[in-house]
Amino acid sequence: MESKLPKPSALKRPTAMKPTLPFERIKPNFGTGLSNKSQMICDSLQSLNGFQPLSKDLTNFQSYDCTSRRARAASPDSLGLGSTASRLKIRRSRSACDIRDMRPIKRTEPTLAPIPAKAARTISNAFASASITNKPPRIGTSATNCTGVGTVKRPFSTNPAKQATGGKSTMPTQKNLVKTNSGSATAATTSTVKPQTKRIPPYDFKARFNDLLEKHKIVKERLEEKSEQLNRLKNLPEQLEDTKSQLKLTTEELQNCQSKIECLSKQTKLQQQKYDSIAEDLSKTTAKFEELRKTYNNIKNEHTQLSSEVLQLRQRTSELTETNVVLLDEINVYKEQLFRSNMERKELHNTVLDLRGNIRVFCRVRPTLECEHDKLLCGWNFIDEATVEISNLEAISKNKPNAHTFTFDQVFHPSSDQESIFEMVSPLIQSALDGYNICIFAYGQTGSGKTYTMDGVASNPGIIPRTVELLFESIKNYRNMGWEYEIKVTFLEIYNEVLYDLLSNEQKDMEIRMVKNSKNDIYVSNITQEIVESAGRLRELMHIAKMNRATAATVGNERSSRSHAVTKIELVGQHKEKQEITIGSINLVDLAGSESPKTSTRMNETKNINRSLSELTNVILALLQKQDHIPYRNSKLTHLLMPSLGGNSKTLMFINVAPLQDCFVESLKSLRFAATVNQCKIAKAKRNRIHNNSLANTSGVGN
Ligand SMILES: Nc1ncnc2c1ncn2[C@@H]1O[C@H](COP(=O)(O)OP(=O)(O)OP(=O)(O)O)[C@@H](O)[C@H]1O
Repeated sequence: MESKLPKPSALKRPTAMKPTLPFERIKPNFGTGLSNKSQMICDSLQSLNGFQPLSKDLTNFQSYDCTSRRARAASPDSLGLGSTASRLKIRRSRSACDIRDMRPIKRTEPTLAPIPAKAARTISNAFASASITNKPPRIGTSATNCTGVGTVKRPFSTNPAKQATGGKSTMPTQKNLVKTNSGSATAATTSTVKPQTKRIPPYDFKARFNDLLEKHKIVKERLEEKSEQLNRLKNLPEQLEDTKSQLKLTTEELQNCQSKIECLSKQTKLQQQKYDSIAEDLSKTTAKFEELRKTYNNIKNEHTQLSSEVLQLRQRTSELTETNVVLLDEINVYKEQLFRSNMERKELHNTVLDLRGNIRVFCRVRPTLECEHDKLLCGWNFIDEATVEISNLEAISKNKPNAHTFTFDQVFHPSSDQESIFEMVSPLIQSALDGYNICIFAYGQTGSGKTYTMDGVASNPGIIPRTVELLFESIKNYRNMGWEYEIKVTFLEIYNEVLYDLLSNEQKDMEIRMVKNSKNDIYVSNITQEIVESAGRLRELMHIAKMNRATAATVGNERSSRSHAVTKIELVGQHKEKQEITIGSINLVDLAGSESPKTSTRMNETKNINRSLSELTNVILALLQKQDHIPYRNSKLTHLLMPSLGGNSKTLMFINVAPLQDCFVESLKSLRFAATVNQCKIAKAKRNRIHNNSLANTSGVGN
């Protein structure tokens, strides 16, 4: 069988290529520490050179192995290892291994036949003996090579633990190898007791072959492990690219995150500022809220107090309401009583006036004017308030007593003022409001003071202005009793027996006409009648009428009224509750002054004036004598005064006289006329009263 095997000499060539066999044996003496260091150096180199393909790795592995063997085999003698024969044996024994190591590694499964168990044990023993004796084993160098192979394996990993983990399923790792060495050491320790000297003889090619097969198996496993690692490493660029792209994405995300963080930090700052301002506002609002709450509490307390007061007031109101109802009933009763008493008062008032006479005469002697101080006065003796005595100054000087005594309803001394005179007139004005017709006229010589008595002056108003004031004052009081009044006025002038409208400058035909179905009631056609609602408006109209009245200078008066002026005020009162209407009227007449024809310079005016006054005297005398025919129509004046003189009217005549001796004759005539009028008894005046829309008495209603 051995003859078939190649001769050892034929195996020398590979030995020459590997003179480092002694170093192989020495290597275990450096221990695992040196092996680990070299492994680390290899790992570092591998990591610096990058990953290499497995073939190259294997080449390096082989070259490294061989080089290291070569380096270590540089001075085998220095190790003191034996003779040349031994070296030859060793060379022979290694040559097969080296040859086998230099063969290209096949990746396929080994097809060699299994090593017999005996041969395997022999190899094991050879390894063990080599480890214990620190001598280069004859055949056990393969184990040393295994260790060397194990050290070359390291370049793929610097971490022995990792290496062990990575190659756990395929081949023994460094750790395993170390273990193997340790085990070998243990075995060596054991072999100290029982040394194993078995080795593969150089001729035992079968054992050597098996050994090589074992090595081949180990290397093959390592190759597979490397292949797997290589595959994993091949994927590393892609993984690197992926990682780079991920890194890029991550970087972008990081930048985005940083920009977001910046934005968020800005927003955070803004939000912080907002938060601060809101916190400040909140503190202010809280303070305000506290104030408001205090105010609310105060108001609440006040509200509570007011509520209780309101309750009390409501109770009081209900009580007062009940009382008010009672009082309203009483008021209605009192109103009724007042109305009735007022009616009674009116009746009594007018009864008194009737008793005094429906035509009354007041005599007024005017004072001397400043321009008259050098003139002689008549002898005047004011016996009482109703009796006056006038004497001719010339008769007194001749001792011819000729005193003329006159009695009137009232005699006014020259010192009497306008106010005291009006007090005597005002009851008549009151009667007009009660629905009676009133007529007040002034008769007398020119310059005797008629206009002064009726109109007065601005500083001292007469009867007409005072009548206006009294009317409107009385209307106010009557309104409280339920009466409403309407006042209508007309201003008429009779000049030279012609009628003129003093409120209009138009030329128009005006006639005195009788009211239908009435004996004495008259009205004037085409006259301007104006409704006045205030005393001021009535005064304006009076002023207009005064400006339109004809005046001229006379001997007795620089500004003599040369016409008869009639101011008519119509009063229509209405009581809605009682459905009662009263209609009264006031005729205020300022007659033209009588004048002696001897002294007159305006004869036509004087004739007309004197004639109308004469007709007035005739009417009065006719009434006094109770004649059947009263000549009212003989003059415009008597015709106009017909209702006042002979009808349903209360009439008051002022007889004005001048105090001068020069006026004695005219004054005596006027006084005698007045005395005649005073004797005249006209019909009893009736009240113009309409009740329930039925005309009770419409006498004296104009138009
Ligand atoms: N009681 C008086 N007190 C003061 N002055 C008076 C009084 N009566 C009249 N007079 C003055 O006498 C003058 C004449 O009076 P008045 O004009 O009123 O007379 P008369 O009768 O109207 O005259 P006629 O008829 O011409 O118009 C006026 O200047 C007037 O101011």
